[in-house]
Amino acid sequence: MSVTDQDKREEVERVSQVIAVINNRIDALAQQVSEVSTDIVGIRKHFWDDVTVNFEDVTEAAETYASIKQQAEVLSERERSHRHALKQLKTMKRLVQTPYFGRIDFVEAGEDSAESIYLGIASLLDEKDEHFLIYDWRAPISSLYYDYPPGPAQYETPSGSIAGEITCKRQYMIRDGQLLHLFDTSVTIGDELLQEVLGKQADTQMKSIVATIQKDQNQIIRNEKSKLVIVSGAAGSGKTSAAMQRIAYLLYRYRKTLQAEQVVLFSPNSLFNSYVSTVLPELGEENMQQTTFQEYTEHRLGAYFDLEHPLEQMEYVLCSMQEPEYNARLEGIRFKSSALFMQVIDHYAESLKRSGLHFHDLTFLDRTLIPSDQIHDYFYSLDPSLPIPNRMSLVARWLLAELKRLERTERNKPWVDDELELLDKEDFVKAYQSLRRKNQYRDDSFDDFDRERDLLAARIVTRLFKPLRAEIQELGFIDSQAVYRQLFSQPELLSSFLPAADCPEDWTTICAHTLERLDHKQLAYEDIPAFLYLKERLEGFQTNTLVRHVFIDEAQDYSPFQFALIQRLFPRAKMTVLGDWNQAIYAHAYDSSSFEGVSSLYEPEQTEMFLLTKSYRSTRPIVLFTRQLIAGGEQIEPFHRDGLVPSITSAAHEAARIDMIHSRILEMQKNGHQTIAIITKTAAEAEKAYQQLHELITLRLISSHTISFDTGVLIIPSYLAKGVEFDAVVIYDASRAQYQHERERKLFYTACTRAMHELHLFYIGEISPFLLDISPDSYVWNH
Ligand SMILES: Nc1ncnc2c1ncn2[C@@H]1O[C@H](COP(=O)(O)OP(=O)(O)OP(=O)(O)O)[C@@H](O)[C@H]1O
Repeated sequence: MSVTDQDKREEVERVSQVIAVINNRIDALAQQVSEVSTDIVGIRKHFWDDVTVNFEDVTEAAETYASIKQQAEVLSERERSHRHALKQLKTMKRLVQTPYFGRIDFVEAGEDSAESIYLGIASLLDEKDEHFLIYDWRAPISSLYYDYPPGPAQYETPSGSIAGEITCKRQYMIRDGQLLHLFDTSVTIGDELLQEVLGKQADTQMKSIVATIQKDQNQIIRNEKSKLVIVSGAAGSGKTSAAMQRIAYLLYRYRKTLQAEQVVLFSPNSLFNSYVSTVLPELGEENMQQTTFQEYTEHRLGAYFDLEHPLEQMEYVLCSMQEPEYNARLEGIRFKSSALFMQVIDHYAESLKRSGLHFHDLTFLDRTLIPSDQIHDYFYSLDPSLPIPNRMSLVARWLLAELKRLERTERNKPWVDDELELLDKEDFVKAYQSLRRKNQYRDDSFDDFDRERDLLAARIVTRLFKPLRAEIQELGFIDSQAVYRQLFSQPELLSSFLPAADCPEDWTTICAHTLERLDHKQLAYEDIPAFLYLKERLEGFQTNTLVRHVFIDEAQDYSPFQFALIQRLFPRAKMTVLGDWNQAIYAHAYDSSSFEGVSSLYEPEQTEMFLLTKSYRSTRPIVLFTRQLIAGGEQIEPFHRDGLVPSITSAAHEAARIDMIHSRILEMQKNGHQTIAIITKTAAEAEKAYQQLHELITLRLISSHTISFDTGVLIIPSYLAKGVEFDAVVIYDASRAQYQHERERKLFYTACTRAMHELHLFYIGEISPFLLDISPDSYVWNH
């Protein structure tokens, strides 16, 4: 069915009618916002006028309290209503630009006429509040638009499925309130709109994709039943996009019970955090909480250790091949991040039930109050069948009781007299008043001064013991560092937990290096999750029961330890895990190819897996090129968007390369590309390239400290470009010298797949062997 002129006229007419309704709504809301804010200012200003303050007796104080509470409630109700109206106003202002993007006409089974459903980023009722002029894209009925072409269709509602037929499916391009284009579509979501969206220039912030969500992405976005959703998808297949729209969907679907702060997104780095931070606000929702695993561990362990940053580890792995301990470190990284090592820690923790734990002395003013061996003996006198954390709680209880006993003996020690001398008059007056209140002060007794001294001494000891009590309550008496250290100071321990064949060959060297770091209070990146996991096994897992949904993007970079820690940290949350094994750039995950570490956390019936194979980011020629870089790449399906084939250019020397890159960038800028990334392998290489280029063109060097980027030319190390995209990508050095080891393949692939419209590779000397297998008709070779 094609769109007739009559249809067009009617649609143009409808757009203006809807916009008129939105404008009225905007006026009403603006007025409401202003009235409520005047109310709020008034209440705040006269808050105390309407409150009678009287604390003379208990009844008066209670009345005062009630009247303050009432006044505060009025204020908070007004503030809530202000926030709500403001949010609606913002949504309406967005809606007035693009009221809707799609329509389906649906005849429900048993009915004889079709209802037209228009989809937008929010719902809109007509002036009489009777009919929906726009349906929120997340409403149950809206899923028809994403899931079916015209014909028989059905959608799920909380009260069951509703079947019927889609008789028309239409897409609109409305910008700034003007209907620019409309077309009927027979496929799920017409390619035309997608072409237009994907053909645009890269943005420095991710955009929402609600107008063009694809059917397979929609299944991920709307999944409600699984505790664990695993999405495995090619580079550019929309994993992050699906995650962001899924958050928006969940916030809408559970709007009465789910707040944005109950959703946590773990992302790879701060640059990525800022890149995705605009999607939810664009959809009228508040942002979820965002964090990185590094931030979390810094918060947990930063006080005890100097923690290695993941990117420091990355730089070491990429740049230190010449170092004598390199291979052992690499083996250590892999082993310490593996499911096998997690088993080792589990067995080790089990064995600690019987012996091997270490404790700190409980000290006070440089004196040992309770020696560690006494704590040790007490722990091992407890029922060994109890889990370690339960026994630790019993130890803590015992220590607190001991401390109470010690507190009494401490009061008569000379140091307390010294402290008493330092007290000022006010403390004595307070002690005197307290004794009087308790009727213990008689004015006529010689004991009174002693009593006052006792009271003050007790207070001093209690005050100074407070940090000790806190330390006990926080289980600070457990020496987790020593327990972890023991695993490496006794290398033979490993073989009692693991068959010899599974133990790393270089274990003794790995142990020596680990001890060296631990002795300097340093924790290598690969040790962080393992240490934290062991610590939690001893102390009990820390939990946050408020969070309901956890999203882990770039999940291929997480070790089984990290998944286990995150799952235990958020025991009441559902998890959505998204990743691509071909982009596993961290040393621990080079050889992995499945989400084993995470899928075993939940029962199979609680888990659902999704595969996204179509790549939307890059043009077809770029996908056809990049997919040849990885095994199984032929399964990646390019979206048919045309563009230049990638180029590979050989340069005779450095100056020639800089010249060629410079001219290429100028040409691309002439073609309208605004965000051009020169991707290097490492930070050192990025710095070098920057020094060579910055006098020729304006460009910005991106480092691990950069938190956001603007349009323009950037120089960025490969691993920082993760998850983001650029109009054009220049691979600064695609030579064998940079990319030859298998472990560098995925990094190379990740870098190349950041390109949307153009990809150009340069090299000096020999070309990277990864490029030799690529069919010559997939690129232009300038040599
Ligand atoms: N359904 C869609 N409609 C419009 N654009 C889409 C759609 N799906 C994905 N895209 C676009 O494709 C690009 C890549 O998406 P996204 O970053 O979500 O992919 P990804 O799978 O997370 O990629 P990577 O793993 O390489 O980081 C983005 O520009 C996104 O807007």
